[in-house]
Amino acid sequence: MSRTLRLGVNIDHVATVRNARGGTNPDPLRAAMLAIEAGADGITAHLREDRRHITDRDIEKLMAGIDRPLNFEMAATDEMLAIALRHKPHAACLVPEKRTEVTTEGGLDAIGNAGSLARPIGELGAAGIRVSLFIDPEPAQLDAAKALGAPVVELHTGAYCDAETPETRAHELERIVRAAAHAEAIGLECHAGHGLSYATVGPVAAIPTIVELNIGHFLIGEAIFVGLTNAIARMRAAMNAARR
Ligand SMILES: CC(=O)[C@@H](O)[C@H](O)COP(=O)(O)O
Ligand SMILES: NCC(=O)COP(=O)(O)O
Repeated sequence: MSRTLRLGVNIDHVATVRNARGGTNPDPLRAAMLAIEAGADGITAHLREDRRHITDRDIEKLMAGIDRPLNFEMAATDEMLAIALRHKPHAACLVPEKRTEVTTEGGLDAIGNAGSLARPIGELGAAGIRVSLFIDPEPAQLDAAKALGAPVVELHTGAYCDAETPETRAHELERIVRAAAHAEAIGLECHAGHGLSYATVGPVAAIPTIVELNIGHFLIGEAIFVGLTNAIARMRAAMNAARR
């Protein structure tokens, strides 16, 4: 059965530009409000441990200033857990973090880290926060997420988006298709994201059991040329066309 497909706009890289000079411009909250006006169903922000883009103050402002769900991306650390429990965003997506990576390189290892993930998943869920695990499209990782009690998974689409040959891209897409079917079979809500662009969004948006895409870096880059409203409208149209 095909379901409505939500668009979460990730505004991390508005903060990247702001932080290049310090100060307050451009303001991620303003971008989030504009994104909502342009049709975003929610806002995603990743408070990295090193605060390279989004800051604690950004999260406070987003919590107070937007009237759509905030998807708070966080490492499963005690510090981030305390911040999430203080703000109680609609959703928290647990992601792996490496201090030296340029962006999130792979999914969370829900199998290998089951011991350390159980407590944050339990405490976030008990606080009424919808927990998702950002994982590679591997059935065994989905099974581990389910066993840990996470209601949602977000499939890492980076390998699909970065594929250098049509064959590799087709293979990576097939992994996502299979993982999304597996999520449905075991009762997990399925999201996807990372690196999606106009060129890559269609086949992922067409997967009927995926209900949310989180897209940031490409949209913020595209906004330089056409404005955020136009960039989001075109992404929405591409998603809708693929879903029909
Ligand atoms: C978890 C994920 O894929 C992204 O949402 C994340 O925000 C990437 O981190 P950067 O935004 O720092 O590239
Ligand atoms: N979780 C993925 C996300 O929020 C956006 O990733 P990207 O589009 O900035 O690569």
